[in-house]
Amino acid sequence: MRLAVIPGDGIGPEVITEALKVLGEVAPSVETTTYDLGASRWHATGELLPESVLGELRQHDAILLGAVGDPTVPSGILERGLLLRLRFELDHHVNLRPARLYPGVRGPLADTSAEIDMVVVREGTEGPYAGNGGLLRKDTEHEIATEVSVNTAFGIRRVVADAFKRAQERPRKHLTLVHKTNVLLHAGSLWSRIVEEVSLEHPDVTVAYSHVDAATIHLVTDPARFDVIVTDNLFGDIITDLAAAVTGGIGLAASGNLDITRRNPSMFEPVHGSAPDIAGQGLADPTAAVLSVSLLLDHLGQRESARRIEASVAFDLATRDQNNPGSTHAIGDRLAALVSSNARTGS
Ligand SMILES: NC(=O)C1=CN([C@@H]2O[C@H](COP(=O)(O)OP(=O)(O)OC[C@H]3O[C@@H](n4cnc5c(N)ncnc54)[C@H](O)[C@@H]3O)[C@@H](O)[C@H]2O)C=CC1
Ligand SMILES: CC(C)CC(=O)C(=O)O
Ligand SMILES: [Mg+2]
Repeated sequence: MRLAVIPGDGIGPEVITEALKVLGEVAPSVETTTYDLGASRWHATGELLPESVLGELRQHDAILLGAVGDPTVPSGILERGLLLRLRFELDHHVNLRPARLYPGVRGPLADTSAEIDMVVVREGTEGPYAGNGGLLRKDTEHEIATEVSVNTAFGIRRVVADAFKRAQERPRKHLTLVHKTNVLLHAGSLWSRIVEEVSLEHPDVTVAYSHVDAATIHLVTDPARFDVIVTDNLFGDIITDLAAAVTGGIGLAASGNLDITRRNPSMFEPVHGSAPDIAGQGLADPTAAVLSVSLLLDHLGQRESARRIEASVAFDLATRDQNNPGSTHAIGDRLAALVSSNARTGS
């Protein structure tokens, strides 16, 4: 396996070090190439994602990314010029974000018995993130800013089809479209019509609809109702931070940016950002990065290794001191040891 690694900024390199430690236990022969992209490169050279680097990234089986974003770089430069550019250039149309409350994890909700286990399929290349907009009458009192949400039938259909396939394979076979069809009439109509069309190919998947504002209520009051959620790029970004919060915190939430056609390498990363508020202090939980490695292995067909990592995380979460889970390194060491002993016992 040829893996490109982009540690990135802030806590990115900290959590990626631990994730690679764990990966080394299940795939010792993996060939990794580290790419120095992010704030320091931008400061030193002005480069965000040179074409030559993009070309090299394309030659890999997958990419593992920490996070990008730094307070010393104007907001959006790294996020758009590096992270979103990678997702767009590599056609990462399915942004897969599972959210599961693992046994033993103390979430913030009063009902601790709720079984929360959902997968958010967020569209990854369109919506309001497409970069379609601008400023008119700049620096006047009548300045206008637009950020036009782009929703193509092709783009929606491929993520909706993927979401239905995932729902079909899950025990509950339930899919919820999250949107704002009562206000965003054009995009909402297209999303609804495509969900209806694709649902005809999956008669055993039950379909629900939730406006995004109501979905935020239900994610807190009754998250167990969700199985597979399909939604656009912006709504998916927001509700997956919330889904992470109700399942034990952003430090546990993994994601995959998938090109399901497999023409380009998919990219795996924690849901969280570079967390400058805790960077350099050993406070970041690397579990999200480790679970992202599990998603990566699963995507590449190495299901047994993926399962072994997830089982080790589940064990660690069930047995760790919830008030003091340990430093970034300590959690990484524990997970690596668990994965290694699971390898020996075959469990
Ligand atoms: N995929 C990416 O590269 C992303 C990049 N960003 C960028 O990251 C920077 C910081 O963004 P924020 O909005 O603060 O979001 P953030 O996700 O970095 O942090 C939000 C909160 O969660 C905490 N947190 C994050 N990861 C954690 C972990 N592993 N363990 C424990 N606590 C953790 C942080 O300390 C902070 O209080 C910005 O530049 C933003 O644009 C934000 C989200 C995703
Ligand atoms: C910088 C953002 C586009 C990244 C983000 O918040 C996310 O993908 O969750
Ligand atoms: Mg986000």
